[in-house]
Amino acid sequence: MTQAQLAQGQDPLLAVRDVSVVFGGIVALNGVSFDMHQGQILGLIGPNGAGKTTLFNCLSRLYQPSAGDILMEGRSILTRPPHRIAEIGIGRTFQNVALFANLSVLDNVRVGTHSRTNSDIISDSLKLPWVRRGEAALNKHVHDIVSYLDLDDVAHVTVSGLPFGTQKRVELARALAADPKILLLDEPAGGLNHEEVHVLGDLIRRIRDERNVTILLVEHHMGLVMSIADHVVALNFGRKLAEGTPAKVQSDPDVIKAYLGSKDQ
Ligand SMILES: Nc1ncnc2c1ncn2[C@@H]1O[C@H](COP(=O)(O)OP(=O)(O)OP(=O)(O)O)[C@@H](O)[C@H]1O
Repeated sequence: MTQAQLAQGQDPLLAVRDVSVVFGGIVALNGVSFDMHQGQILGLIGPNGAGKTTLFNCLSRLYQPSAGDILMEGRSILTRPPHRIAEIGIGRTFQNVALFANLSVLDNVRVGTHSRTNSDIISDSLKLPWVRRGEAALNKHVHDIVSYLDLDDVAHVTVSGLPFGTQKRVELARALAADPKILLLDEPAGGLNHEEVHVLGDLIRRIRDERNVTILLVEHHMGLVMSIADHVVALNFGRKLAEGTPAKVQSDPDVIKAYLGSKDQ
């Protein structure tokens, strides 16, 4: 039995409760609920305009739901600003890569550790001993993450000079540097070739298994979702259409109908 299956009987790590989002007259999300359990890889799918990005933006606190709640370990995250979700263990990557293009790989990953540091400007500038010890530990942590994602060879290279696939790995490294409990991945396979998607799938699974990170994956690449997710939530027109194992969702008549009626397939 997998860790995710064992966690099913426990309280959810993240609970989405009746979340609705209305933009002007458009109902982008309509009463969506689901649970994410510790150790799960949850795939969030749906045709264009289904509401995936809107939900992702609610989870990362860029959007405020019009109704409903999102609970992390039983506590609402809706009062927390986006720049403070890393502190409660929520990390994210961006669809189009949002790195500091002129900084090196190491420095970009170091930025990700920001929520782990507890030094302030005064102690930083005085270089107090505990800050120095903290810095050394932090540097080791950054180097460990860079190695974990196989980025040693490019550690000192400026990010703007790297291929897109490598930049996406740097973004993953930066998100992991904050030691998230949950990692939100926004179309990680976008722009990658077949081989890169395969490698990415293995990497996501390793991150879950070896680093104990629960993963939410918003993704159009059905092959990737169906091969690595243990739970899939399908949206259409802002509503939850189906949820369950990949096999169950893939064979759900409503899901098949929604995709046949869209341009995604
Ligand atoms: N900022 C916004 N203002 C107005 N309407 C929006 C906004 N963001 C999304 N919508 C609308 O909300 C609905 C859901 O969009 P959303 O982008 O969440 O879907 P999606 O499933 O991510 O689609 P895609 O796969 O094409 O990215 C759509 O009708 C979209 O036009």
